[in-house]
Amino acid sequence: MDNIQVFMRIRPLSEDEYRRDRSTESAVRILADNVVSIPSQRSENFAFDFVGDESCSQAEVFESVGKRAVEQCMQGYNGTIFAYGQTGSGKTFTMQGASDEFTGPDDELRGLIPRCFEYLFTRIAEEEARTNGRVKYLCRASYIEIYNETIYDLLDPLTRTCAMREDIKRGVFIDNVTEETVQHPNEAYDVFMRGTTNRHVSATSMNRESSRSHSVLMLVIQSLTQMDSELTEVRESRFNLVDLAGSERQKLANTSGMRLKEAANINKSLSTLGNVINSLVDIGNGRSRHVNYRDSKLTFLLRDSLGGNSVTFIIANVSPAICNDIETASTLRFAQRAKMIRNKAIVNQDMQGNIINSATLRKYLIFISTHQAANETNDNPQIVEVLIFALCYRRKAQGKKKGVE
Ligand SMILES: Nc1ncnc2c1ncn2[C@@H]1O[C@H](COP(=O)(O)OP(=O)(O)OP(=O)(O)O)[C@@H](O)[C@H]1O
Repeated sequence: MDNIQVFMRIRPLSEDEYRRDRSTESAVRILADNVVSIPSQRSENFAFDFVGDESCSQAEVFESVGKRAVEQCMQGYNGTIFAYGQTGSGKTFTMQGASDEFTGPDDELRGLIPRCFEYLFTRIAEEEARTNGRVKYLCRASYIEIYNETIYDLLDPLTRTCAMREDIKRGVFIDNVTEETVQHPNEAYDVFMRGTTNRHVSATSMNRESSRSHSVLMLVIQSLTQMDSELTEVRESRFNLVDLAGSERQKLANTSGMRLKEAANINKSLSTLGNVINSLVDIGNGRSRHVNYRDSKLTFLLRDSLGGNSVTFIIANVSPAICNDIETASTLRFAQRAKMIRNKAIVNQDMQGNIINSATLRKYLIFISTHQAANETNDNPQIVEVLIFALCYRRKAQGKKKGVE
């Protein structure tokens, strides 16, 4: 069980904020050991896993968050990175980069998404070479937006709407969403840029800003390991990169029509996210609570990322301006609570092929009986591997009995 990891990032003061504050003083004080406070607000301190000040580079964020998330996904764990914060706090800058144009790996201002693509495919090439092709990776990408509690497929030029479904094997998934195979960082980046363009086009045609919707780029990373001529071990992880809508409280007063619906839906999904986090924190403290994941599309889709099977990182983006101190304090309170959630990430592993004829299974059975005879404990990593294998075998056999492939 691992806690959700929280990285807090303060962006530089903007010119507009400087004009309003008439000062360069930061509202956020960084104390020792990743602890911060906001002196103009209550005198509480906030502790995070990492704190990046105004000079924190895109490369540093990647090293602390992106690289670790990719490494976990390469091993078969699900991973999620959320960017949370008020409008204009730097979520898109952190996730995507400084501009809509990606100018290649030398672009220092490129964000987590392109850096994760580059690192993922570099690591895949390394692993495939290291294992002489015994391990092969397959990646698929999809990209969606949640706006007004409706899911839009950003890889469909018409940004078709999609429904969410749930089944025992796949968990929660988006039905009929476009998934594209990607084999190179540039292909993945092309998918991302096409989705971003469709997002802007649909936002313009609907007269709204993209900061009013949540976007989720989803990668499915599959590794296929040839165990013997009969058998392949399959690991599959989902990697979600999430840019949330601005978290500031939407003003409902003097708002009507589409804007009222929009504001109410942003409030609803972010407050559901807050409620889910509160319930999970209560559960962690031994209280019994129902977690209302289904109350919004966002929390239902990302159920595994919050208290479930995922290694999750939250990047809490804040402005340093005194005029934004209330919103900054609210972001930090949210992040502090989220940090208390404990997830249970497991390697998503299965077997394909004819397990009965497998030489690996025979080898493992002999291995187990030898070690049992020698009365060895389960601390031996090879025995643990055998037990995982045996579990997959049992699941497969049970599936066959019920007529499920
Ligand atoms: N760390 C940073 N260094 C330099 N500039 C930054 C940084 N973070 C954000 N900015 C700049 O601040 C502005 C707002 O950032 P950004 O668009 O990423 O905010 P956002 O939280 O995604 O807003 P929205 O909710 O509207 O999507 C942009 O001009 C961006 O380039």
